[in-house]
Amino acid sequence: MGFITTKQRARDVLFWPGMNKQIEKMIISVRYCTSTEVQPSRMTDSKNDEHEKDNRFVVKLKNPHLKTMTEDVLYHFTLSTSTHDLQDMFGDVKFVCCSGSPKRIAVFAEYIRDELSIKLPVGCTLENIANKTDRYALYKIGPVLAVSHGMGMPSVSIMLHEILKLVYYAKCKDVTFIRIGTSGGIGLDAGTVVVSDKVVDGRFRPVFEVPILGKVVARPAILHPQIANDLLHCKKPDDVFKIVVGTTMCTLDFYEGQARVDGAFCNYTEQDKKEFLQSAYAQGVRNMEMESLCFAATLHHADIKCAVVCVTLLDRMHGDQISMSHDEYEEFQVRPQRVVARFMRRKLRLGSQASCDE
Ligand SMILES: O=P(O)(O)O[C@H]1O[C@H](CO)[C@@H](O)[C@H]1O
Ligand SMILES: O=c1cc[nH]c(=O)[nH]1
Repeated sequence: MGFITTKQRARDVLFWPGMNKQIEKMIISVRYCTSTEVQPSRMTDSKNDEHEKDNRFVVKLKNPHLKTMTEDVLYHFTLSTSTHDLQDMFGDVKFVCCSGSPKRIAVFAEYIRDELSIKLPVGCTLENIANKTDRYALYKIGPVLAVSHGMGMPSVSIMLHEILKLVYYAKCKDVTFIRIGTSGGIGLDAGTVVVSDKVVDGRFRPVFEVPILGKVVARPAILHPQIANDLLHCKKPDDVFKIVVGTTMCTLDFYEGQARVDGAFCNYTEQDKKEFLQSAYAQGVRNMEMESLCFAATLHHADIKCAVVCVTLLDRMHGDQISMSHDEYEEFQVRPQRVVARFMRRKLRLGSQASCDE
């Protein structure tokens, strides 16, 4: 199986000058935050081991303490560096695909197994590697790790800390993380797939703020523009759904945080809500969900490429309640999975190289 070629890698690297402009913009917005970030130079272990020197694309983590630990328990996945050979188990991982629900990620794992033509030994089924805990579900399907992250940023943050350590201990190279989610659309038909070009918080700021040692640390939330672009080009003429690019607003809550009037509390009017959604639309926001900001900021901080692809379950311009049929919901939630499957097939050079053939 051919993975990403040196040529492609070079293209990715060449893309980074474009990325720098975005970082410049980010610095401008971050300047207005009263936060401080731990300086990477203080946190980076100066004594990179041989392995890291030789491998530019290997996952590196900015935590010198990890190298002093005799054992690291990935508690929420019931994995440990002393009881599992993580490099042997996960060393070939190229994509980490994440969704909120353990059930949806199980469906995705089965789907990807078929899409990538991964053969399991006769009589074997895909197993949830984290089945000793009910916190998250984790599947490995060839070069793809499929993991659930629960709802909200605290939950996705814990998953990312542990899965980042997993890919680090496994010495994975050139890994891409993709969140495949559901969302509320703004000015889009329900069932539209939104590829995020930018993620912002509920105040339109592209930063993830996290209190550390009593101080607010602001991490810029940056997605990889080339991956977003590649995903967008995984559209097929016979798709019954649209794929659009847009800004994703990531909120702390599903109800008031997303300007719904149907929560347990609401002290604003339908008109206030409408004006907020219209202002969001005018600023390029096309959907709302609850994990992308932490996802983009954490992975950018880890120097790992990432993307966010979500289907919209409703158009928030027309209401708050999600009342589609179960069948429609099932069909909608596989749409971003299909787009991501095409993207991965393309990157893995399966099927036609020139297109996103399914
Ligand atoms: O569909 P997933 O990926 O679970 O995510 C979305 O759905 C949940 C709300 O219903 C939030 O977590 C939101 O981000
Ligand atoms: O409206 C919605 C739908 C799904 N997920 C969200 O966060 N919001």
